[in-house]
Amino acid sequence: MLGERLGPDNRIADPQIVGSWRRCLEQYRLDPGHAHPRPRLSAAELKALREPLDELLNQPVPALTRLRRSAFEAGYNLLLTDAQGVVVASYQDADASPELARKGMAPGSVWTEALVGTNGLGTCLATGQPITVYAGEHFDAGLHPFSCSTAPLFAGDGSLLGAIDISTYAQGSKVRQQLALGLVQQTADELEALLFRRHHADALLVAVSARGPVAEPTALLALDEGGRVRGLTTALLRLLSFHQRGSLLGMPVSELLGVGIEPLLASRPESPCPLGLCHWQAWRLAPAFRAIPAVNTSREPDPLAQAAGEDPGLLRQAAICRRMVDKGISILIQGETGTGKEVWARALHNSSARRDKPFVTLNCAAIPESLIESELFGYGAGSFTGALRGGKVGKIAASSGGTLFLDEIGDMPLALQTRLLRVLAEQEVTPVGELRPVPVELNVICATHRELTGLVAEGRFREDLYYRISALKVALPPLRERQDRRALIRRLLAELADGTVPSLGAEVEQRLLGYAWPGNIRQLKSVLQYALAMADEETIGPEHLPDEVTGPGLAPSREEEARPPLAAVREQQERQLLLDTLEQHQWIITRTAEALGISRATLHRKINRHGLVSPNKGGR
Ligand SMILES: Nc1ncnc2c1ncn2[C@@H]1O[C@H](COP(=O)(O)OP(=O)(O)OP(=O)(O)O)[C@@H](O)[C@H]1O
Repeated sequence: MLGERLGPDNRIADPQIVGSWRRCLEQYRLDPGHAHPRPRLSAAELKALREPLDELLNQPVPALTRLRRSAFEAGYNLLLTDAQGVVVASYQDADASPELARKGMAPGSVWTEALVGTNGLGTCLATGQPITVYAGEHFDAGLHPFSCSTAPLFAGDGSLLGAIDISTYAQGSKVRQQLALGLVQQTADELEALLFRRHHADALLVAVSARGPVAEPTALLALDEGGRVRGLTTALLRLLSFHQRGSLLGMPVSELLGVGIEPLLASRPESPCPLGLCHWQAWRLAPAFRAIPAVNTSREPDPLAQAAGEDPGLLRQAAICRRMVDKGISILIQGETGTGKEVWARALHNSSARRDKPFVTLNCAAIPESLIESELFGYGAGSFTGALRGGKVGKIAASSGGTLFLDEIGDMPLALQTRLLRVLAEQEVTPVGELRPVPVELNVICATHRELTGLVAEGRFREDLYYRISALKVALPPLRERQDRRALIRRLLAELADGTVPSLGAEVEQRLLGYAWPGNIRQLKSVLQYALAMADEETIGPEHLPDEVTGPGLAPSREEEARPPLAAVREQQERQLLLDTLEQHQWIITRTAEALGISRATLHRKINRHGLVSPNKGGR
C-alpha cells in the first residue's frame, strides 16, 4: 500500500510521513480504506487532563493570544492537546466550515496516530517533532481535504506536555502550509520559554541567540550555582543541533558553550560573550549571551492597546494617554453607558507608574447622595448613628498613591464637589466627624456619560472642578460607531467561549454589526453569553440570539425618539418595576428573577438593556 502511494509523482516523499505510514500499516495494523473512529472523552474526563496545561489555559498568555488572533484572521482552527493526543482546547475560526469541528476538532476528541493514522497531532506526538501533514498524506481518506501543522509543546522540565496545531482546508501547496508550521513552532517555543522561566525561577538563566539579543528569547539555559546545566529549552537544543537533553544535564556550562559561569555572570546583560564568540564562529554562529533575571519577565499586553482594540480613533487616543499618564494631567473619560469607561480607567492606571498601588472606584450615581460623603472622605469613630464603631477609611485615603476612579462624576452633589476640589488642591482629607486632616496623594480619573459643560451652564457642576478634572478628555465612541466592531465581536466571542469557539452565521454577524447597541459593549457581552449558552452546535444562528437583537422589540437607539409613545411608556414601566423588585430583593438576581417570574438570563438581559446599575455594582 505504501508502495502504491509513493507512485511516480512521489505524492508521499516526506520521510517523516513515510515513517508514520509504515507505523500505521506495520505496527498499528490500520487500513487506509476504512474511516477511523475518533473517540471523544466526557467533560469530566477532560477536566483532569487539562490540569497540566492549566498554567496556559487559565490565564491570558500573550504568545497563545497572538497565535489565536493570527489563526482566526487567516481562517485556521487552533487546537491544543495533552501529551496523549486528547484535544483540551479548540479555538475555531468563525468563517471556517463547521465540517472541521465535525471531523473531531473539538475538546475531548482523541487524535493518536495509533487510532487515526498519520495526522498532524498524532504523528507530532509520536515523534516529538514538528510536522505538516498535507491533504493525501493523511492516512485516513476522510482527512484528505485538510492540512495541518503541529508543533510539540514541552513543559519547563523538558517533558512532553502536548501539541499545538493549526488546521485548515488544504489549498495551494504544501510549502504554503509549511509557513504556518513556522508560526506554530514559534508559539510552542515561546510557551515553553515561559514555563521554563517559571520552573527554573531560582536558577541563573542564560539566553543564547545566533542573531544577537532578541526581544523574546526562547533558546534558554538554566544553570545551578556551580555553573552546571540544570535544564535547557527545545529551541536551544535545536540551535546546538542536539536531539536529546538528557546527556547535557549536569554538564559544566564551559563544556557546552565554551564559556564559564564567572564570565557569564560578569557579562553585562545583552553584551556578547568574548569567549563564546570564538567558539561559536567555528560553528558558523555569531552568538550573544545575556544573563537574564530569573523571574517571569514576559511582557503583558499593553492595557491601553487592549482597550482600544483596532479602532483607529481609539488607538490615537491611547497613544496620547500613554504620553500623559505619568505627567500629573487629569483625565476625564466620556462615553455612553457600557462603552468601557471603567476598562479604560483601569488601563490608564495599569499603564502608569502607580500600577502596583490601589485602584479604587466610586460610582457617584450608584449610591445615595447622603452616603457619598462618608464613602469618599471616610469618618471617625462614632461620628454618626449607624456608623461603624471603629470609623471607616474613605475611598480617597484608600486610593492614596494609586488611582481613585470617580465614575458618573456628573452626579456628585455640589457641596461635595467643593470638598473634592479642596482635597485635590491641598492633598489632604478630613474624615467626617474628625478635625485633623490626613495627608493623601490623590490622583483621580473621572468618567461621565453626561455633557458636563451643559451641567456647568445650568449651575449644577462647578466650573473650576470641571477644568481641574478634565485637562485631557477621552471620548469613547458608542459601539455602533466603532470601526473595529467585527474584530471586537470575534475577540469577545473567543474570550467568552469555554473551549470551542463556535462560528457566527453570516446572518447573525450582519445583525450584530447592524444593531444599534444601546447598552454598548456590556450589552454585546451579555448577548454573546446568551447566544453561547443557547447554541449547542458549532454555528450560532439567528435563533440563538435574544429577542432584543432579532425581534422588533427594541428599536435601535438612534430611532429611539421615533418610537411610538405606548412602547416608550411600557419601557419606562418595565424599568421601574425592575428597579423596585431588585431593590426589594437587595439585587439578588435569583430571588428577583423568581419574584418577576422570569429566568435569570432574561433578568440579566433586561438589567443590561435598561442600563440599571446595582448600588454595589455587583448585581449588574
Ligand atoms: N475594550 C474592551 N474589550 C473588552 N471588553 C470590554 C471593553 N470595554 C468594555 N468592556 C466590557 O464591557 C462592560 C462594560 O465596561 P465598563 O464597565 O468599563 O463600561 P462603562 O462605560 O464604565 O459603563 P457604565 O457607564 O455603565 O459604568 C464590561 O463587562 C467590560 O469588561
